[in-house]
Amino acid sequence: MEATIEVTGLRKRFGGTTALDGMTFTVAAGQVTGFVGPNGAGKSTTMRVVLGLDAADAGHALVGGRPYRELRRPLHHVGSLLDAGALQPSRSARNHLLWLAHSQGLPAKRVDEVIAVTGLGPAAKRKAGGYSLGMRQRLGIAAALLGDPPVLMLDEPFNGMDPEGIVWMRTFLRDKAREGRAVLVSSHLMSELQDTADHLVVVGRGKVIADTSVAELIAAASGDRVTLRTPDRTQAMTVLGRAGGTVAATGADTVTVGGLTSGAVVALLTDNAVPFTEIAAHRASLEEAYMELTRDAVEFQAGQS
Ligand SMILES: Nc1ncnc2c1ncn2[C@@H]1O[C@H](COP(=O)(O)OP(=O)(O)OP(=O)(O)O)[C@@H](O)[C@H]1O
Repeated sequence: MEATIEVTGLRKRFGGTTALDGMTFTVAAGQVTGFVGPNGAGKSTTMRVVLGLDAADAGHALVGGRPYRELRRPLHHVGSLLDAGALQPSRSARNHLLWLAHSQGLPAKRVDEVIAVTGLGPAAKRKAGGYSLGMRQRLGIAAALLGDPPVLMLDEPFNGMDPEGIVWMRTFLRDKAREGRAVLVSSHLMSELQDTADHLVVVGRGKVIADTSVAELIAAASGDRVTLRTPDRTQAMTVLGRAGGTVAATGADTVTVGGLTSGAVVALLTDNAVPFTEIAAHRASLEEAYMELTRDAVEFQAGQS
């Protein structure tokens, strides 16, 4: 089966609220795709429609080229984590997983494998009702992995995770993508996806604002700004300004240069015998890139109206 999720023109209203307003995107194999946007943007509703838990008013969603309801053994096609709180509290993690595995014709051995992968081992026989949210997330992920599916779809999996859990989750997501799976992960915090997502689908008010690779997004937001440390700030600013750079002093011995590459800055300073001790091309954080992107989206909309 293809490892893809395709969402095309989804529309969904709940009474007077428009949850989805033409949501369209594709999740490719071999990548972690971050699904980001503010609260209420329509991320959970999209995932619920993909899993056939909510019916769309219009549009369609496909997993590996087929609607979810046509998948005969769904756990073998898509693993999902939607609501980590939804557990039978009196059941242990192992029993919960055994019950799920049994319903899909999977052996108990597979349960032990997913318990090991998600680090649930020591707690697997305790009642799930006493689990922290982070442990529940791991249990939800263990369940999602049972059928070894080529597609994973996780709603806010970082919620409630401690720093160690966040590091574990990032590595886990990257590993699953490296294995060739399509991985869709929602979050309303961009910082959670730093060093994790390859691709981003940014949504707002039920539709896609941007669909871009993380590398492109960061490159666009980083611009060609270079920061420089020099004991001769005045001379550096004169030389770089004369060469067409937009130069600003940012400290007693630091300067920011726009409009020149770091290579050009080094060449100009060297040719003019201006001493410098540090030089760095600015790289925007994912958070900064996101702010820049959403600011542009707002301006674009304002410009259109
Ligand atoms: N069952 C429902 N009944 C009524 N309104 C709903 C229902 N489910 C979602 N909504 C509304 O639809 C909109 C989209 O909600 P959704 O949960 O999909 O957003 P989200 O991007 O997942 O947000 P969050 O980051 O808070 O999870 C919101 O305005 C929400 O209040």
